[in-house]
Amino acid sequence: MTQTLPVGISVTARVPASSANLGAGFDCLGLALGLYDEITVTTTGSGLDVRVEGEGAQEVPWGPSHLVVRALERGLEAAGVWADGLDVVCRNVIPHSRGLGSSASAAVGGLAAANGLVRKVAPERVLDDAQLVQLASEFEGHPDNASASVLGGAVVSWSEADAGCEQRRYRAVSLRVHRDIKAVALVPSVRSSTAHTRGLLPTLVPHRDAAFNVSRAALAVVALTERPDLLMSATEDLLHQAQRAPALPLTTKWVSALRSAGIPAMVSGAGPTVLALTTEPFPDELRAAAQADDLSVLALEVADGVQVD
Ligand SMILES: Nc1ncnc2c1ncn2[C@@H]1O[C@H](COP(=O)(O)OP(=O)(O)OP(=O)(O)O)[C@@H](O)[C@H]1O
Ligand SMILES: N[C@@H](CCO)C(=O)O
Repeated sequence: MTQTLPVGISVTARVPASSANLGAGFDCLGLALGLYDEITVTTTGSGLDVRVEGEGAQEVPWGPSHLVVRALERGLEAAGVWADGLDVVCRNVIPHSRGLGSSASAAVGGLAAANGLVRKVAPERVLDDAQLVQLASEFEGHPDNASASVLGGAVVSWSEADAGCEQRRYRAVSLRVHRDIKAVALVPSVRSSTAHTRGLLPTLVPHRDAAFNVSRAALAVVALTERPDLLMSATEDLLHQAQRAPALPLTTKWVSALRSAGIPAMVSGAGPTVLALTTEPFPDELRAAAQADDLSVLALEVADGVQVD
């Protein structure tokens, strides 16, 4: 039976950004990054009121088609809970269409906020992390981003055919990232479309290139958790970065420049952000040169998963 939420209860979800692929782990590795969107939801007597501050405020719809709202409603539905009205305030920091998983964060934030409301009235109906990974991945299509924002740390994600069901089952496990590893994101001011850069990928790849990436992705699990000294080898890739390079010239230039300087760097998700994972301080001269190239240089912690208060 559906349970109706009382009017006047409120929750805030704080959801991290994420970086997908991490070099070799195309469509399966991800990392939660300490750049956060905040979503506050309050139940009301009727209707839907949406306000957006910060990133994308002038672009995203302020109504029922807003990604956060759709995820919020999906989360309530999945838990069997109904709200007569909702007031939704989004304070956005994660840049959109830069390879930092903003759309996954929006989906995870909406679902987590729904879960926070459910917890207040029907704790037995709260969705667990596996359900959040599933629902967020269905929304977003990128479980590598979505599961990082749900679980935090680094993640390995995969999908399985669900017997008797058309929907795939998305699964993920979280890795405890070595404490010395720090992330630095070089974020261009220009955007890139994930759909466009996915379209640059070939349908088939040589077997030897697939084998190369399998070895590096497996190594990445070791490098991220125990052996940061192996990050350079572990982030080598033959499957997606060179193929996307024509659409990402500034990104490609900086991945190459950082790697030449001995810093494990890679395209973050589908780009255009460059992600560096390093145990050393980021060199001042490279920071200044990147800023001169119109890149924002952000030192980011490896984040925990979405939090709800
Ligand atoms: N906080 C948000 N609220 C509403 N819509 C959002 C939000 N964040 C992203 N979106 C939608 O998702 C689009 C960006 O999705 P896209 O997949 O291109 O990039 P991304 O998620 O930022 O990066 P990535 O390459 O890591 O997936 C935005 O243009 C917007 O329509
Ligand atoms: N693994 C996906 C991430 C998109 O955010 C890709 O590289 O297209």
